[in-house]
Amino acid sequence: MSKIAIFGNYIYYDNKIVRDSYLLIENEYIAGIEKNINKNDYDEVIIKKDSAIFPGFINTHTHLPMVYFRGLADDLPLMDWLQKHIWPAENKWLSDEFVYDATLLAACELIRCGTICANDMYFYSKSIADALIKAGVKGVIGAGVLDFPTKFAKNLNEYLNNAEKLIDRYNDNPLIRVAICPHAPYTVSPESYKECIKFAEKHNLLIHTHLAETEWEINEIKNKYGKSPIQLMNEVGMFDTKAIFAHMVHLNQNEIELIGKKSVNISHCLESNFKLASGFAPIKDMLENGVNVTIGTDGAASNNDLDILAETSTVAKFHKAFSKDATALNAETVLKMLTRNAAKALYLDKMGIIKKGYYADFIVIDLNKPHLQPIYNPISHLIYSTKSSDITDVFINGKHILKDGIITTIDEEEILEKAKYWSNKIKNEN
Ligand SMILES: CSC[C@H]1O[C@@H](n2cnc3c(O)ncnc32)[C@H](O)[C@@H]1O
Ligand SMILES: [Zn+2]
Repeated sequence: MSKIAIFGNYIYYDNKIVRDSYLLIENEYIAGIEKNINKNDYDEVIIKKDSAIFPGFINTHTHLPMVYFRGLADDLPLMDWLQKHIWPAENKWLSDEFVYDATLLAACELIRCGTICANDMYFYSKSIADALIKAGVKGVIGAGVLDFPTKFAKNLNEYLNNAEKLIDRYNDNPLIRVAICPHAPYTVSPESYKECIKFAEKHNLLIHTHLAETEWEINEIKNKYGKSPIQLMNEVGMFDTKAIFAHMVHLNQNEIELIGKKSVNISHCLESNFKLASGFAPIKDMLENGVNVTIGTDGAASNNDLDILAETSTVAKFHKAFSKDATALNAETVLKMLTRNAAKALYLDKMGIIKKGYYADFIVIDLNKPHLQPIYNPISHLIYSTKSSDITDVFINGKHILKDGIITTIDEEEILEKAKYWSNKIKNEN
């Protein structure tokens, strides 16, 4: 058995700040917290001076391999961006090799931003899972589903077969969970959503989809089915199954109350909504109505990064201004969205809190920086002042993945070189 003790000045243990203590880890789990320890009882004792220790972050909506399309097409609304640029690029470039290499780059960014788990939706999902396993990062790996043939699959059966293969392959993996991802109501029919629900319930999977992202989507769905995307999803049963909905920007008061009553899980992707000019999700109202709100970056081609800490800081500040209420979404609320709410939304047991018996998934922040002194409230500092570059250490399932600023599992230099190689190919051949 491996036993590690790590000393921190502020440890967010069981959702309260504990001062000057040792956090204890046994194998992949948190074993407790103590003011004093006998150092001989541990394989490793790590002293982090001027430090704060928080639960690792969970990014609830990503398309990880899209890091290779970062900056490829900017300053466009969603449908132009997707139809004229992103879908053609995906059709041309995606392969197992491309997706694996891109996901390693994404993993470096996730680790450096304190992310211990990403809820991903994409294609070639086996390669995403394999890259995350290599990096030591957890992932809910979603197999994308569309209603039209692509190079990834010919029909719904083939899309579902892709997911079935993932289930067989990663069933017992400690880092990976599998999900099924019908893309959106404008690319997947109500009948196909129903098939996805049946499939997910049979295999006990999470369903992950985009919903109510743009006004264009609302009009398109109203024209096609005579109802809003939220009404449509309610009718097909998507709010009565294990599911998470990315975006949820355009919904009325009745719809907010409906998803609140059903404790629906949503992934709020504010910076992507900003950049694609999609609009503003009414998050304060959703929280007040009982919706389980979590935070996602979306892909790096619409954000344009995977920095979930910066995203969270923006979420906290934006919704104060948007609701003209400075008390809205305080630092503790958004920290909860980033950790506990996210673990709950993704049905991840023993995650999201630093507590005895939970997975040892946590980050260490170096507080000895001009922008982090003095300290009155470490939670305020995490949300309003800390930059991802202040994160020195990341532990995932008890493994020291970022150690004093160095990624221990994968070769970051080599990964950056690969990114240059692929981007040169894309530039020259596009
Ligand atoms: C079903 S696999 C994922 C699919 O979604 C595309 N995508 C990326 N970002 C968004 C977004 O904000 N809204 C809708 N679709 C998006 C991605 O390019 C893949 O094709
Ligand atoms: Zn998305």
